Amino acid sequence: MTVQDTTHRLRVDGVSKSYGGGPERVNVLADISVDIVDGEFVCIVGPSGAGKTTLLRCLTGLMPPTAGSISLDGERLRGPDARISIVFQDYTRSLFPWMTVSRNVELPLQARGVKRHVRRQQVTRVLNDVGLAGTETKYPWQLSGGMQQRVAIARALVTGPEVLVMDEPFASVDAQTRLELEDLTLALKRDQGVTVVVVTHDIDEAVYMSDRIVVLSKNPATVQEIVSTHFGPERDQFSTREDPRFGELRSHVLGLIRTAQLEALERLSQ
Ligand SMILES: Nc1ncnc2c1ncn2[C@@H]1O[C@H](COP(=O)(O)OP(=O)(O)OP(=O)(O)O)[C@@H](O)[C@H]1O
Repeated sequence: MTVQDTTHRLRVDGVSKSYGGGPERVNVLADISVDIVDGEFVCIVGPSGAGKTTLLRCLTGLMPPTAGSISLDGERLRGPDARISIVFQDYTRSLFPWMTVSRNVELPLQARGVKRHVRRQQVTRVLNDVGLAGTETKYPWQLSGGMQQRVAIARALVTGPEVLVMDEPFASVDAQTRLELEDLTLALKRDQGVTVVVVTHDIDEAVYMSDRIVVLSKNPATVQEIVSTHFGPERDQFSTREDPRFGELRSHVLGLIRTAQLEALERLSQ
């Protein structure tokens, strides 16, 4: 394990979630329990439509679970919490195009009443951390997709969150940029000690970045298996991916997802 200690940062305890009511009711999550420890990197994967985003919305307090609870540092979460920041897939919808990079990034600080000169210092620091030093006065549309997602990551980190939650964060960028953003996220996690939870469809990405991978089943989603990767904190896009354990883990996770998909289809046809 690469985790720094065994403090339970985020605890998902028996979470179930249904949408709708009566005959329209859909049970999406059923009795999900996961303890995420301080400084850990966890990816959530599963069949398409399993409920990954639903789980993420519950564990960030954006949506209450139907049953069970989420707690952060031992305290029950009852709504969005300043200690948890979120990065969404679509940076074009999360950044304000009429605001400069600097204005976009300082928004959460402004909302908390942080003084202007402190905001400016924090923005400069965090832009430097994400490799965007000197872009303060640019507008998002003047930057590449990968750079815009770095702005979104900077905005999520500027408040110094304990947990960074990302929903398919690199799905809208090209393959090369995706690898760069994976390494950036790993470096930020390592340097800042932030706990990271990522929902991804990309199994290779999950194996490359995670300490543990939560594999969900479907209809409803349960925790099928939690897979530990056992790679250390130092990862490399070439050597880690060429490690024979990488291929074994990828095949194992893919097999679990395929089985979950087939079982979900079988249940539907019964
Ligand atoms: N607000 C909602 N109201 C009703 N049903 C919903 C709502 N949001 C999601 N669902 C349903 O819940 C199920 C799980 O959706 P969710 O988006 O959480 O899955 P996902 O695993 O993230 O999907 P994908 O693999 O496409 O990213 C789907 O059947 C979806 O139609």
